[in-house]
Amino acid sequence: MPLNRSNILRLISIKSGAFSFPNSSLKPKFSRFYRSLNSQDGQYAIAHTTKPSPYLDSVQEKTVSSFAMSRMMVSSVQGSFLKFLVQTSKAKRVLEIGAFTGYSALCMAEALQGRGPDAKVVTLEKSEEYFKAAKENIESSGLGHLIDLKLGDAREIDIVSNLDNSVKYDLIFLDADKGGYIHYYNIILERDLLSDDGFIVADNVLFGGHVSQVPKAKDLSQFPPPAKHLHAFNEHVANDEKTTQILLPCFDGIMLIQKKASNA
Ligand SMILES: C[S@@+](CC[C@H](N)C(=O)[O-])C[C@H]1O[C@@H](n2cnc3c(N)ncnc32)[C@H](O)[C@@H]1O
Repeated sequence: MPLNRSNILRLISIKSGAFSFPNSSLKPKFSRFYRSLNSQDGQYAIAHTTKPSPYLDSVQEKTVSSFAMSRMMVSSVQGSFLKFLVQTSKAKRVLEIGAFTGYSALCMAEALQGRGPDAKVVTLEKSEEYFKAAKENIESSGLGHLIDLKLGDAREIDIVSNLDNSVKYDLIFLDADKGGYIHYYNIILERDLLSDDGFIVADNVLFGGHVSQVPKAKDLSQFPPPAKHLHAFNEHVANDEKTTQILLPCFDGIMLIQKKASNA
C-alpha cells in the first residue's frame, strides 16, 4: 500500500472510534484523549512513541489494504501500549480473545522474546478468513514459537472454559465480541485463569463515545448493540467486590482489571 496522505490517515484512524452514529443527536462529545489519533495531539503522540518494528508496520499496512474491517485492529500507539504493559509487568503468559489478523498478538509477543520456554501469547479467533491471515502473519514474523493461534468461537464452543487452568495468565486481552465480555470475565474469575499479579485489559469499553450515554438514554434502540453490552460489562465489573479496576478514557476506552488480593 503506498504511504500517501489518505492511507496514512486510514492507518492512524484505526481503532480510534470511527463508528457510524445512528442518530446525529447522539454524536458523542469527544474528550481530549478520545479519538485522539486523528488529532494533532494524536499525531504528536505517534511522533513521540517508540516506532513499532518494520514487521509490525507491514502487518498493519497489509491488514488495512486487505480487509474492510481493518479498523478493528488496535492502532500503532495502542499496540505499543500493549507491548509496554507486557514488558513492564514481566508477563510471560498472555491470553487474547479476538486475534483478527494477529497485529496485537504480534505486538505483545515482541515483548516476550527472551522470557523463556513458558512465554506465550495464546490468541483465539472465530473467523476462518481472519484466522488464515493471522496464521500467515505469525508464521512469517519469526515469532511463531511465541504465539499459539487457535481457531474457534471463544463463546459457543467455550474455548476459554476448556483452557488448561493449571496455566495462569499474567495478562488477558479482551477484544472479541462485546456481548461476550461478561461471560469471558466470569469464566476467567470462576476458573481462576489469572495469576496473582495478573490483569485483564478490556478494549473498546467506551465504544465510540456511545457507552457513557447509555445510562441516561430514553431510547436504547438508537444505540449500536455493543454500547449496551459494554455498559452492562462496565457496571458488572464496577459492582464486583472481587476485583479492582481503572477505566481509562484513551483509545476507544480501556479497562484494566485486577483480582483483589486475598488480604485486601
Ligand atoms: C476487534 S477484533 C480484534 C483485533 C485484534 N486484537 C488486533 O488489534 O489486531 C475482534 C476479533 O474477534 C473475533 N471474534 C469475535 N467474536 C469472537 C468469538 N466469540 N470467539 C473468537 N473470536 C471472536 C472477530 O472475528 C475479530 O477478528
